[in-house]
Amino acid sequence: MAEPVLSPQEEGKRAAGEAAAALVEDGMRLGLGTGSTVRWVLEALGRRIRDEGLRITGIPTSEQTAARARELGIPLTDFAATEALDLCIDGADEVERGTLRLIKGLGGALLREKIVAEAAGRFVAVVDASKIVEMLGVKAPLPVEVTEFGWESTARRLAALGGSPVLRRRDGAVLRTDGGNLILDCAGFAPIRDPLGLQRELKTIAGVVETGLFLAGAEQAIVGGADGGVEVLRRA
Ligand SMILES: O=C(CO)[C@H](O)[C@H](O)COP(=O)(O)O
Repeated sequence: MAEPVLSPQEEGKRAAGEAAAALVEDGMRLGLGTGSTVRWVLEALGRRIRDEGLRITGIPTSEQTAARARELGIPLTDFAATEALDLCIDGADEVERGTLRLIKGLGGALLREKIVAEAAGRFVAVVDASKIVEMLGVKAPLPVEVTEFGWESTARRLAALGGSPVLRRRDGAVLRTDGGNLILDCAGFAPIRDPLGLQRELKTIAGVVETGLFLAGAEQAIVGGADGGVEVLRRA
């Protein structure tokens, strides 16, 4: 059967995802990110397990990723059985050129993604070229995961800081994360000139569980182009 024709953006996601999957070595314990770019990573890992006998285990960052990994025969583990991860591969909504700091969470998995990223020795971001920015916040709103209890009060506090929070919905219903929390998308912080300061300030709000600012930055970002080529950006 003929391969489906991919849009230029999807071609970039495919290229980035497959290049990242090629970095994976036998025996690795992986953090498995979430999103449409990571789907290509999972497909490629599934193929390598089937065709090469690659032996890996992964901790998924969402129920969605866990389900797809199971379908593809990727063995899963958890933090009860695994202390540290060798490599985390995840997508991003923005990658700041130079620092490789990220905004993540438009897929709704930011809390689990951050826990998994922190447990990994290395973090590789997989993105198409549209995700590269000169300063965080210019394209994507900043997702902030908040507790359901008192979310309106938390939203007021975020608004007072200039965040313009909007409660995330999907198909008309309020979106709930895998952890049962809500997400407030805050476009008003853009451009984020002092991400460390903003992160510190946001984390002092009791109802804020986590933010989509990933300030440790990726070790490398694999950027897929519409022509199927990849560029690898490294932290300056
Ligand atoms: O942070 C995420 C999920 O919470 C995703 O990694 C991010 O939204 C990128 O997704 P995609 O590859 O579909 O553009």
